[in-house]
Amino acid sequence: MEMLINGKWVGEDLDQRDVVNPATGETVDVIPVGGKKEAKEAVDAAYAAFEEWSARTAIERSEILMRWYELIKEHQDEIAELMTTEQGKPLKEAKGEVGYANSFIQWYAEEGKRLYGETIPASAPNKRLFVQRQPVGVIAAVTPWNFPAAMITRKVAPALAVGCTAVIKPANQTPLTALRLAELAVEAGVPDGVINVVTGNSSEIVDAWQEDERVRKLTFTGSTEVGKHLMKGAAQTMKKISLELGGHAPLIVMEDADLDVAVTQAVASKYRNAGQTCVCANRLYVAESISEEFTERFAKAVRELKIGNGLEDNIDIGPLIDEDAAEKVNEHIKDATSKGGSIAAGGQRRGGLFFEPTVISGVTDDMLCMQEETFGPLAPIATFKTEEEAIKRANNSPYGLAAYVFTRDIGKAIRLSEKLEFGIVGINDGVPSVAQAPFGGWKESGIGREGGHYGMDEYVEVKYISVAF
Ligand SMILES: NC(=O)c1ccc[n+]([C@@H]2O[C@H](COP(=O)([O-])OP(=O)(O)OC[C@H]3O[C@@H](n4cnc5c(N)ncnc54)[C@H](O)[C@@H]3O)[C@@H](O)[C@H]2O)c1
Ligand SMILES: O=C[C@H](O)CS(=O)(=O)O
Repeated sequence: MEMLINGKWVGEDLDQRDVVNPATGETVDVIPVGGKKEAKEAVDAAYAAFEEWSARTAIERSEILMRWYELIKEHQDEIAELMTTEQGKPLKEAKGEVGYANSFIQWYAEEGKRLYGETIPASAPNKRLFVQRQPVGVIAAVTPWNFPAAMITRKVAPALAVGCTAVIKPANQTPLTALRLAELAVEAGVPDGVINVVTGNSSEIVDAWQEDERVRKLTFTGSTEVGKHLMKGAAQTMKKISLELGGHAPLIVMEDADLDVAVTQAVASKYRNAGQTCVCANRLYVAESISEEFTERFAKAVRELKIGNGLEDNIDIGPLIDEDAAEKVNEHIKDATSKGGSIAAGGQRRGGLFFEPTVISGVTDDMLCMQEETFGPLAPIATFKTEEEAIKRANNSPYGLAAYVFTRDIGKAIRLSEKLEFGIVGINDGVPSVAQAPFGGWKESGIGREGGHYGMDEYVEVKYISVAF
C-alpha cells in the first residue's frame, strides 16, 4: 500500500514497514516509511489546495462528502474486514465502527451548511458589525490504532465540511483502514491535496508539521503522554489544538440500580475492543450492599464472552494490539492479586496476544489498575458505602474523559452527573458516543471536543468585521 500526497499514491521507493495481523502475527501488507520530506510535500499540497477548496460553497463540499459517505457505506464490509485484519477487533465491532465513522461524514456534510455568523448592534449609526466564521486552513491530524476509521473521520469530516484541507498521520499499527478511506475520498471527488495521508516515522513527520507555520491546527487522539508532548510543539507556531487523550473511566453501580442493565452495560463498556477504548470502564465502584450479587452476575456474563480471531463468527474478544499491551494487563492483574484482590473470572493469557476477559473483586484504590489506564480486558471491582464516597473516589484521578452511573433514582442521577469531573457521563448507558454529541475530556484527558456543532468550532476562526459608511 502507498501513501496519498497531492492526489498521487507514492512511497514505493522508500523503506517499507510491515502491517501485522495481531491475531496471527502474519504480515498483512507493507507501508512506506515516510519522513520529513514527505511530511513537507503533504503540507505543500494541502496548502496549495486550500484556496480553491475553501472557496467552494458549503453545499458543493457537502455533496462531495455525501458521495464519500455513500462509497464507505457501499464498501462497509470490506473496510471492516481490513480493520479487523490490522487491528484485531471482532468483525461485528469493526462493522459498527465503520458505520460510526461514516456517521461523522454524514453529520458534518449537513452541519457544514450551518456555519452561521452573526450581526451585532453597532454603537454608532454609521457602523455595521458582523461576525464571520472561516476555515483555519491546513490541519494536521494524528490518530491512534484502536479506532482506525472513526478517529480519522471524526476530525477530517468537520475540517473538510468548513473548507479546511488535511494532512493525516495514522497509527503505524493500523494505516490500511485510513488509506482505504482516503482511496474512497479520491473516488468521491475530493480534489488533489485536500486529503493527504503520510505513513512512517511518526515523530519525524509530526515534528515537521509542528514547525510548519502553514499548518494552523493540530488535532491529536492518543495517549496523554504524547498529547502533552504535542501540545508543547504546537506552541512553536501557536496552532489551534484539539487533544483527545487517555481515560480512566469510573463506573458506579448504586444500590438501587437495575442490575440487569448495569451488568449488560458494564460488559459492553468494559470489553468493547478488548478493553482498548479510551472511554471503557476502567474501575468499577459497586455499592457494598449489592456488590456480591453484582460481582456474581457480572463475572458470569464475562465468562460467557468468546475469545478468538475477530474474523471468525460470534467472537466477542479479539487479540490485544501488541506484546506491551498484554504485558500491561498481566502487570495490573499480578499487582491487584498481590494486594488482596481475588480473580472472579479470567486472569490468564490464551496464547499469542489473546487475553481472557478478567474480573477482579476486593479491589482497593492503591492498586495500579485503579490509578492508570489498563487499556485491556480487566474489570477491577471496588465497593463503596455512600454516594459522597463514590463521587470522591471517582473524581480522584488526573483523567476526566468518561464516567458511568447506574441508578433508578433521578435525584442520584442528577447529583452524580453534575458532581463527576468528566467530559462524558453515561447514566444507565455504557456506550454513549454518537456523532451529534460533543466527545472530549476534562483535566488530563484532553482539550476540545469532537462531534456535534462543538466539533466544527475546532476547525474555524472567528472574525469580527466592523463596517463604517
Ligand atoms: N480520547 C480519545 O478520544 C481517545 C481515543 C482513542 C485512544 N485514546 C488514547 O490513545 C491511547 C492509545 O492509542 P495509541 O497507543 O495509538 O496512542 P499513542 O499516543 O502512542 O499514539 C497515537 C498517535 O500518535 C503517534 N505518535 C506517538 N508518539 C509520537 C510522537 N512522539 N510524535 C508524534 N506522533 C507520535 C502515533 O504514531 C499514533 O499515530 C490510549 O491512551 C487511549 O486512551 C484516546
Ligand atoms: O477509544 C476511542 C473512541 O473515541 C471510543 S468511542 O467509540 O468514540 O466511544
